[in-house]
Amino acid sequence: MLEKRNFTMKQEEKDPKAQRGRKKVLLYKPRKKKSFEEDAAIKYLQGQYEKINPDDIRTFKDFPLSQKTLNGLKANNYVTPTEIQKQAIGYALQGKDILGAAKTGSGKTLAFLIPILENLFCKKWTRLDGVGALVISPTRELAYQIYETLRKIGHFHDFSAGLIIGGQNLKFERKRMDQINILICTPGRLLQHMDENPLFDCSHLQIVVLDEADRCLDMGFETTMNAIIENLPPQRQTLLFSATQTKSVKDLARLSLSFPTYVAPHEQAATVTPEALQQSYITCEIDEKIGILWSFIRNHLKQKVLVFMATCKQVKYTYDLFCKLRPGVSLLALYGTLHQEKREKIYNEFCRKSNVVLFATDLASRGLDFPRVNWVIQMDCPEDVETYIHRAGRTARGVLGKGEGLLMLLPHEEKFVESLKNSKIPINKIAIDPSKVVAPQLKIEALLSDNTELKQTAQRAFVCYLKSIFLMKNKDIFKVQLLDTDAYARSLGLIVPPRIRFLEKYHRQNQYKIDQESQGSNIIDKLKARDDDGAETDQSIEENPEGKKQQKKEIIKKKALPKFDFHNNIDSDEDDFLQVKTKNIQVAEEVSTAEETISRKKSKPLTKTAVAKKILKKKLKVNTKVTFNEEGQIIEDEKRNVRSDIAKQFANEDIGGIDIEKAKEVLQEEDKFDKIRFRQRIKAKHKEEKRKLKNKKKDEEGEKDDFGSQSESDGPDLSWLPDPDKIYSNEDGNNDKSSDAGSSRNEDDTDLDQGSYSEEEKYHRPQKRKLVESKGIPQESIAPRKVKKIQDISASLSVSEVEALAMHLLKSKKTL
Ligand SMILES: Nc1ncnc2c1ncn2[C@@H]1O[C@H](COP(=O)(O)OP(=O)(O)OP(=O)(O)O)[C@@H](O)[C@H]1O
Repeated sequence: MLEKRNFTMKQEEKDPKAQRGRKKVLLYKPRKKKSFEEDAAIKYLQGQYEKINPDDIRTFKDFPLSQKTLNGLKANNYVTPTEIQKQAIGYALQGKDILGAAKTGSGKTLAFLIPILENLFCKKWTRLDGVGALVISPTRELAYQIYETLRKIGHFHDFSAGLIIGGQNLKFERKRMDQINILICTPGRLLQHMDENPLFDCSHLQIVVLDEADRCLDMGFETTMNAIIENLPPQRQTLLFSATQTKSVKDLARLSLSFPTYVAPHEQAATVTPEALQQSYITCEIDEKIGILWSFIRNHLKQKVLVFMATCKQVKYTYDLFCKLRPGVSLLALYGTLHQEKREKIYNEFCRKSNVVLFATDLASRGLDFPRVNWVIQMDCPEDVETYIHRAGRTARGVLGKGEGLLMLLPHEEKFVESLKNSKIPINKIAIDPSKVVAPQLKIEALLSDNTELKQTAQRAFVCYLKSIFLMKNKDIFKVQLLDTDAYARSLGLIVPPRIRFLEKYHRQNQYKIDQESQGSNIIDKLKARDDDGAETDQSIEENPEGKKQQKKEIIKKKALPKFDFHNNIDSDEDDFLQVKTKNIQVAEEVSTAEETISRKKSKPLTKTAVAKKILKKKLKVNTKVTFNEEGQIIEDEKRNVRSDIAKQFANEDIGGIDIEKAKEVLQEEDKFDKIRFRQRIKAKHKEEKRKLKNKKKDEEGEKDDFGSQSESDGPDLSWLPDPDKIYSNEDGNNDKSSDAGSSRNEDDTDLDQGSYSEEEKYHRPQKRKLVESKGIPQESIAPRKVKKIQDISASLSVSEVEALAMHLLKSKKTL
């Protein structure tokens, strides 16, 4: 028996507390002998499977389910099964392959999770048995949601479950792979484990489920799914579920389903969408969309709104822009290029909040069970009816769910409504009161002019949207040539519409094709004409060119798309976009192959000889590196200048090939010079270091001395000069005594005054004394007054005057 903790594998990874509290688990645990009662119960349940009649089922208890499953259902308030659950669970318990189709929000998740638990329970599955069930979901969010539901209803079982999705810790998953019984995964990550993880073994797999099966099996996942299916054991039960189920024989053959039972409780229903879902659409011009969305949000501040857009870049831009415009409600954005952790956070936040707007791509269109969504807005026409159903189905979910859907269409996209109505989708046209639409156009433009990043996001959104339309399969509805690109760009706040390179390329390629076709038909006509009437041929060819030219022009007119006014040039990142519109890859491929042919035919093949000839012509020295300084002058690379005679001689010799022996000799010779150069450099370096150290020491001392001495630093330092008073007094012998007296008096003054000196001055004085003392004049002989005098003189003199004075004083000192 396995521990329950295995169900929380993913949570433990994030929760350190849970990790600390982990018990030591034995690598090998002998399989517990099941009690006799359990065996009997299993036998009884299995005996009841054949008797299941969906019409007799009122509650889950009416199904022959294990007590553990019933407890799990009860704990989560699941009492009455929904239609799809009533019909599918019985067949699944009987071990049949199932094709399950039911409306969005009708409870398909439980319809496959309950049979998984029962299947493994009846087979007494343990951790040692490895992977017993596999659930594949097209998106990480959906896989996460299924995993959470499994944790809830499987709480009383002893199986281990694992969530294997991209963007998670691969190492963590890898180590535990052999301990998982029920695996919930996305196709890419599953295949990665199949390919790379030796611990992954699904040879005992009992049951495989494809949720959103039509999406899993469509072109986007084709190769991955084919590889996965190849790795699965042929003896297994397969369950496919979706609101828009695939009936394609090709798809079913790929999965090698054995006589699948088609379970579609709503097939006869009047509508394919939930009854509680009110659906309407509006038509508007492309440049009105932003204003309408803004006004809608401003008018529904107390509601939970989900807005779908065609591309990640549009979602990102609208989110960034609206956040800056502050509508007065929480805004969130969910799209594929976000980091996984952020995606999970946003998903949980949208589930939790009640007044919030989420902008999302089709990533959120399938399977996600956001509670209590009031409105689903489809800002761009969905790719097909299926996408519409899934998007709209994010509201009005469950037994009591209610909600509204609004679809925004461009006038030429209105045809799409016909397809909706033909598919039993009740949708009504409504009109928007223009007086209630307030487009914050000026604000948007102002924001963009201020914010380059936002402007770039807008440019990307613009290009990505056009590309999405261009790549759409249904050309009756999606017509890029009918879009007013200038107006659209303006509505996004872009005064100058960005350049749309892919369309330009497409036009060029179209033009080329037309040229080629007309040229080809010209030659054929000529040949035919020549065959038909020998002599007359020449005449007809001469007459024909005008007609042919005319014909060619007409073809071009017919096929060429209207030209756009493109000014700006931006590179777009379309990866995310291509992921969404997987069905259209073919179109893109066609374009690229045609482009390749053009470029291939236009450019001559460039051989190595041709390149060499070009270089010779230009007299370029190959494999040389030239370094320039800031003024553009060449910096000589010393290393490249050879010094030895032998090397110079070697460089001048023009022999083909390399003389290894000689090269060796040259290198050895050059090596001597290199060593000398190296030694010199090291010496210079040491010298420089010493100099720096000296300067530093000086600076430090200077710093100490100069502390706070403003006047000192301004004027020249004359402290080394002898005391002028003393010299003058020496000159004037009469003053000797008074000077002494004065000095003693001043000394007293100094002592007295010291108390009134500022801290800086106090600091400064010893330096003066020291410096003067160093010139052989006793410090006591200098009165502060004199110091001041010296300072005053020094401050008022220029450098040359100071020099002159110094010379004079020195001379006079010498004469003394
Ligand atoms: N028997 C039930 N009783 C009450 N609520 C249920 C029952 N079964 C499912 N639900 C609830 O209905 C909601 C929708 O269920 P679920 O997500 O399984 O629908 P779905 O058919 O898979 O939808 P989608 O087609 O969008 O994937 C969930 O909130 C779920 O908890």
